[in-house]
Amino acid sequence: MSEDVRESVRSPIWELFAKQAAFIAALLILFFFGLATYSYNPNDAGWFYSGNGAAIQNSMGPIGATIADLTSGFFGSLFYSLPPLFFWVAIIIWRNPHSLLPLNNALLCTLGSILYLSFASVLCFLHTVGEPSLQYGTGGILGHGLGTLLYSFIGYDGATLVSLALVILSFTLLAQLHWLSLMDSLGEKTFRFMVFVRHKWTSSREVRSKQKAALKLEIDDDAEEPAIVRKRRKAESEPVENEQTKGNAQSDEGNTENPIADHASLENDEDKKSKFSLSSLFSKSKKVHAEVELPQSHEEPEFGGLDTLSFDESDVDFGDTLYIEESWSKPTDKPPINAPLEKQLPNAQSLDQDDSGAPLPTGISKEQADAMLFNDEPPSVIPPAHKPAFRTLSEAKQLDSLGGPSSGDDDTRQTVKGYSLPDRGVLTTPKPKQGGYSEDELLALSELLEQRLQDFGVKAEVVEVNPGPVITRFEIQPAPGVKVSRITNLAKDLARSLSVMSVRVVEVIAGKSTIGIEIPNQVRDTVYFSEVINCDAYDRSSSPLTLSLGHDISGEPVVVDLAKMPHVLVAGTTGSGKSVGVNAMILSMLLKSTPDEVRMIMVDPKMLELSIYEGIPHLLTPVITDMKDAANGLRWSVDEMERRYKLMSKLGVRNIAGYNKKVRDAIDAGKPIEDPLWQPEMAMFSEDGVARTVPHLEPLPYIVIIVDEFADMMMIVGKKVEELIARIAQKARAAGIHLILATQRPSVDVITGLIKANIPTRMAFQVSSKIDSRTILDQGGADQLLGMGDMLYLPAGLPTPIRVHGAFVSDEEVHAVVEEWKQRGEPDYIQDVVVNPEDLMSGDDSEDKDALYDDAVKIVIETRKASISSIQRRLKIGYNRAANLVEAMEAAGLVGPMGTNGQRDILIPE
Ligand SMILES: Nc1ncnc2c1ncn2[C@@H]1O[C@H](COP(=O)(O)OP(=O)(O)OP(=O)(O)O)[C@@H](O)[C@H]1O
Repeated sequence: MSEDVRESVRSPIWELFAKQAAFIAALLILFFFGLATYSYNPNDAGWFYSGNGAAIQNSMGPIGATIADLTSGFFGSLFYSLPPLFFWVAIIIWRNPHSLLPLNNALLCTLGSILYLSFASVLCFLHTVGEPSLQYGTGGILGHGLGTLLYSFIGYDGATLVSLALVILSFTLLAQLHWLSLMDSLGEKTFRFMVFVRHKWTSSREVRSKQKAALKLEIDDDAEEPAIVRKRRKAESEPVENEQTKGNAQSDEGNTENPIADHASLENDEDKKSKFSLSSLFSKSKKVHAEVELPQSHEEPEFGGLDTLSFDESDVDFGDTLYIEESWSKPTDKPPINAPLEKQLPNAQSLDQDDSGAPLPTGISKEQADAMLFNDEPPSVIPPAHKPAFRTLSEAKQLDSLGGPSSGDDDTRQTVKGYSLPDRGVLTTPKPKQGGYSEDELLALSELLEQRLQDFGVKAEVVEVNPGPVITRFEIQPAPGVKVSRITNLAKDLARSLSVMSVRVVEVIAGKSTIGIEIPNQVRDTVYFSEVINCDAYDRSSSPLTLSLGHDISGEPVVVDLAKMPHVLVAGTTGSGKSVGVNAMILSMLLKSTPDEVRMIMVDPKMLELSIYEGIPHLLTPVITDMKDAANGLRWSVDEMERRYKLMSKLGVRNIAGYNKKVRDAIDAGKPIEDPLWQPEMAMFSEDGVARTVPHLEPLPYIVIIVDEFADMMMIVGKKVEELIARIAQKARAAGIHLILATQRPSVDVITGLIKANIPTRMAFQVSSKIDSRTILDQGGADQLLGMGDMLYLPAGLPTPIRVHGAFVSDEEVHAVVEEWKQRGEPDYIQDVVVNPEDLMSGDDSEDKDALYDDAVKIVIETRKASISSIQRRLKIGYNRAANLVEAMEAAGLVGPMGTNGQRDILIPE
């Protein structure tokens, strides 16, 4: 067998095999592509989008996600039509029996596909709105590029027209259509159909007229004029006739020339017989109308009565014929063709009607319908429906009576403790507000916001607007499927496109499904301290640690309780309003509480922020500026905390409020409680040798430690500070010791995990980056604040912070309040606070370390008694320190060891 012959035998098999393989491969690719397309998820990592770290949702895995991302980005919403398009192209190519690669068909289809994809995407770009799941809009990159190009040359209508024409052409190529032959065949089919309908109608008409004629022949004995025949027939069927009818009949006889009049009279007779209702009268008038109209347009019939009319089809158009049929056949059965819908539908009563009478679909109540209507209304400007949670908490707190120093009104405190509170008149009077946007501006801004969001491919509707003193919050309802993170990521773009300083996106608004967009007002109102202090919530609060921070976004005062926080971390960049915020907190306490209720330790490394308070009676120690003293202050606080815990456990109470209540009750009952921690060697005798009784317990004040820049403390003193802060933060709540820590360095080496874990309440002023915001609040937002006291307040346990516009406190106001307090009393400093007991104990030269050693020796020499309690009292120091001093004197040989009577010999000569 020659080579050629062998080849000719093998060739069809190979060809068949190749064709089969190609078919299966094409099917596989098509299915893969189709599944990848229809399981497209915009959040999957793909070609354009790197994903959000979540698992790929596309059923064809990462490759499918990449393909879908690529095609959706490039072709926009047309990418959904790609699988059927490819399928169609495959069929067209496949059906060509002549060769494996029918180039003609393939070329035509390819050209058609290109034209379709290009210009249909232009139409999508020009005529459809953004789809949130499509990153590059409904037209995709292709539609956007080509559409913009066309638009710049031939305008909007031109681009539409050209694209439409080319899309139609693409269908022609894809479907291998010949439009003229298509029109030909369509025309032919329409014509045939018309002929068929006409034929049907004519034959049915003929049958009916034949039936009627047959019926007439049966009734008529002879071929008289129809009117007379009918009259006779009636006369037969109506044996008794009244005079009037007779008269009518007679006049009818005289009018036999006019068959129409005859027919009308005939009808009148029938009317009388059947007692027609009003509706039948209406039908009758229609008949008369038909009778008058028809003879004008058609030849007068030979016979009277329209039932027997016969006319040529060609003389009558369908409309007229139908009208006659409608009017004559069943006047009351069927409603007219153009009757209202409810008359045509048998169950029309199931349709409700709205006020205007328009029918509503069954099952929709009027309220629902109203709600549907309201959706189309412009956004309403209404005040916030609910008060923020913190106010509720604060109000609830007022019910929670501490019973301790916090209980009782100002007057009681004044008389019992001898202090009066400063006059609030020293505070600056607020200036009148300039107001934010007008109502019209708010409406325009709402529309602009919706438009801008739309520009970024986010469909959303503004549903509520809350104007405030500094910012205005627009609550938007995003379209289903829009992820809130998408809007959050648009914050900067929105600010730029709305030409405002910054925009903050509130991802979650408690109890609502909306998202908040906060836009700064053009004119910003200052929140004065006197406004936020002269409010009900502050006045009614019984806690001595009540803080008035500022106004919330709707202009309501924000009043919180430090005792509940129980510690707060304040952070923000320099110039953001931190110090003013801390001043507002301190003044809140100074205007609410006496030194018997609240004592303070202030740490001010900058030496200018808090030094202003030097000399007020609330201070436990002069304002600390040395960081080592600050660390000692913390150590003292830890000791004091331990002491208070011991006292509380001895008294069987759980917190300082319970302790104070018990102590006060005992004093009021005339049975003061003896100090359970008093030890005999503390002072069996007073300095004059008189045996002393055990001292009585007094109510304990709250202690607030305020650190203006605790980063300095962390840097200078190191890890120990962190540990001390953590210890205080963990336990001090019950002991009534609270921390206010402020820093302008919100970095992780300052706000460490240990500190964050123990200080749950945070106050973030403006920061420069999202990372800083996360360091303070564990979430973004502080980077979008406006500065000058604008802050996010995150109470312990709440997931989302509350935006507060901090009150402005001027230096004059601080001075005025400080002066008021200075006039009311001297500070009663405790020397121990800034001394480190460990230093005193730690070496031979320990006495040199205590500045009070000489004073203590002097007292011993003067009184000739080495009594710890007298040193304690005279030097106003704690027991530990006094005991250390006495021990130091013993070590120095100035006093002898303690004898059995609790006294020491004085070894110093007089
Ligand atoms: N609540 C407020 N209302 C209006 N202006 C304010 C407010 N708070 C602060 N400012 C303005 O911001 C300026 C800076 O405030 P402040 O000194 O408190 O910032 P800071 O964060 O403490 O800065 P630094 O860390 O450098 O001390 C103030 O001088 C004041 O003009």
